[in-house]
Amino acid sequence: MAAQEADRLVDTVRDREIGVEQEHLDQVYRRLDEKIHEAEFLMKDAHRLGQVGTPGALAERDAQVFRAGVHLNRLNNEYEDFLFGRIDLLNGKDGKKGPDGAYTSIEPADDAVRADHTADIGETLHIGRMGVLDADYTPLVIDWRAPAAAPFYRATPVDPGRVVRRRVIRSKGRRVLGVEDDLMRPELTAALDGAELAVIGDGALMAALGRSRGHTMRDIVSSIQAEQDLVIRAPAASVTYVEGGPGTGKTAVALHRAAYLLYQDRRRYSGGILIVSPTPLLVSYTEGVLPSLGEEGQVAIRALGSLVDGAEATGYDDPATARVKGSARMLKVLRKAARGALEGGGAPQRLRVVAFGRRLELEAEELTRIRHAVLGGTAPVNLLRPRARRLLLDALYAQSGAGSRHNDPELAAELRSSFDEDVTTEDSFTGFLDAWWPELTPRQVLTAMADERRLGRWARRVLNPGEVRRLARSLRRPELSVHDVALLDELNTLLGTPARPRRRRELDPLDQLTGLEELMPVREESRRERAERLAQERTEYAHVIVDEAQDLTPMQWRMVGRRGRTATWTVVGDPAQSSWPLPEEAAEARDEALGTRPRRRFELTVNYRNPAEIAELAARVLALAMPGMTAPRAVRSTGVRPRFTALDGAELGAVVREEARRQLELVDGTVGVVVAMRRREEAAGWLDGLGERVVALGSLEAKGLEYDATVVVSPAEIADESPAGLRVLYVALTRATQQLTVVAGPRDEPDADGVPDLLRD
Ligand SMILES: Nc1ncnc2c1ncn2[C@@H]1O[C@H](COP(=O)(O)OP(=O)(O)OP(=O)(O)O)[C@@H](O)[C@H]1O
Repeated sequence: MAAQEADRLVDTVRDREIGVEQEHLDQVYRRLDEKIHEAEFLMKDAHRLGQVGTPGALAERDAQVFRAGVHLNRLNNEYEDFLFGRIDLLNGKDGKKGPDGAYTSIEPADDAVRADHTADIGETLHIGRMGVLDADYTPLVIDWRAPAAAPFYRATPVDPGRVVRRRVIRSKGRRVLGVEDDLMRPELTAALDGAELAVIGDGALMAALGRSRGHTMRDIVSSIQAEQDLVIRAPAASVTYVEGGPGTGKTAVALHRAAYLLYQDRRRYSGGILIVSPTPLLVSYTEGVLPSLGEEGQVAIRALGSLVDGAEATGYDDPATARVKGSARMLKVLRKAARGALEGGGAPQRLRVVAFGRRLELEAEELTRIRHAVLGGTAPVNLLRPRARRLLLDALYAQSGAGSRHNDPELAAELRSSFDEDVTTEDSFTGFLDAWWPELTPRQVLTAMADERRLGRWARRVLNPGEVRRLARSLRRPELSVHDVALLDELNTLLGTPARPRRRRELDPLDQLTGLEELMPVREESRRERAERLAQERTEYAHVIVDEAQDLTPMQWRMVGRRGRTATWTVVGDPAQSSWPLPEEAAEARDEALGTRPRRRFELTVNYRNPAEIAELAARVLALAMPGMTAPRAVRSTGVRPRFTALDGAELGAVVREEARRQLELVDGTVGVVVAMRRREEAAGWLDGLGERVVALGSLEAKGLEYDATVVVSPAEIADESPAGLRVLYVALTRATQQLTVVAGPRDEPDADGVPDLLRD
């Protein structure tokens, strides 16, 4: 009876608190509606200005349409949780006002807490996705990225500053659904407007972590933790370097940092922010986060296989081939190939022209001499063509004997120029030049490298014969692999692109205002199309964020480095999850890409994804893969232990299907079945017909992703598949948020409980 009474009391307090927040949200939306009307009025007014037609009025119209449109677009966005947080603060010591008009100081005043541990709340701030000021400029909502909002994320019971209560508000559209409170100063009895401060729920973090997962990542804006907030708001100078184990929020933090940087210095980052992601799966998993934070357009998220325009590689090489293609040794091979590809079997062996009425001819030997003289230069091969042309003309002119006819330099120069004109307008000369010094594309050079004999020449003393054979064989396949893309990019630089006269495009004055496309719904552009268009327009960025940085090969670091030569960087990764077998070589390439810029290092230490039961199992593999490395601390425990299943004579596919089906019943969200790369397609067949909630993934594709439940198939196969296999297995075991099943395959040696040898304590 007493318990029921207490429950009812809690419900009453909860309803009252929800009502309080609803009132505030209503006030916010009233204000937003006013702003929407204002923006609409500005748009109409701008239209009228445009009809005046003078250049000044037109320019003003453009600017006004632009501003009003961007504003409208943001206001009209149907946000879930537009307003998501609140902090109740003690009076401050020395209040300094931030850009939102709110105090940024976090130190309580000396007399803020009375001797009997009572205190009054001096200030309440609401935090949301966008700042909203009331008509009298009091802040109704503070943008989560404003300095004043920092205490919402940073305050902890150990270091509470002025914060007494932190509240997360859950709302949908215009309705408040619930509140969750954390007390930062539980020792205090605090009062707000004379009444004791209420505390509801067990905190927002646990509520967020327990939610089931879909196929896209959610923002964590309402529950960013203090150590994560430090990274998100770190000053953008030079390189921000973040390490942390699986599930510590590195990807989430990287995405929120992009939004923070844009907020903090929009002009600087109009140069674009590039987020490099390891796989297209992770790109599509994460690409909704920035729009949910109100940021889109300035940020391009691209997979490593799509960083070069026109290349959209998703396929993987076998580990041994990948190791060759990713190695910095490839640079030497590519340098030789870029130059050697000119001498293909089809290159003409003789040049014949008629000039000044004489037949002139250059033989193979002379042509080879000229080619070598030209290639002695260091410029990119395609940019050496004019020099090749000139040396050919020199040789032909010398043969014609015309040079000795005049002593007068002016006449001699005139004669030479008419000789050149005579020769270069002849089809036999231009045709020869096109065939003898063609403008090479990176694809053509890669194709030339597929010839094992030629590749062997270019790779002499750099690759061994086995590596040459492997590389040539893989390049004979028509489709590009992810690792080929970095080679294409390197070749692009080695070959160079000759300057071409630009075709002038008819410019609409409105085009010049960036961001205007948001206003001009001529054609709906998908998020991916927009990112692609932006990336095509840009080759360099103002800030580069590298996710899963531990996996970049040396050649990929070179490719990414080119896109941020003058950029500031955020690099996030976990050495324990690296699938690249030679970490020192990759570190060297990374340091070259980042240059001598100073670095600020951060470490994330808490695992928000895996329950302790799963993290503990994964830590056993970590101890094998990286002895001495500490696993992050799991923040919650579910009491559900991982499940182990052995084949016991049954077929692997049937057992995996049954386990996946079982998981689908246990969780509401997604199920990921992780297999060795070579079983990818086979595994998709095993799951046929089980529905969209379950997916089959190769071990390398699981990078960065997470599922409510996972089935990890045959740990030994995953571990044996590559030299970095144990680290790849560690990745596979750390993808689940609730349930994990391990199916021992033919190569595992399970004990009586089905636990494979690799996973035993
Ligand atoms: N502060 C937080 N509040 C709520 N959820 C969080 C928080 N931090 C992280 N998460 C959740 O934890 C999960 C792991 O985050 P994320 O994928 O960013 O980790 P990661 O460090 O990149 O992991 P991995 O190295 O395994 O790829 C995600 O579901 C993320 O939403």
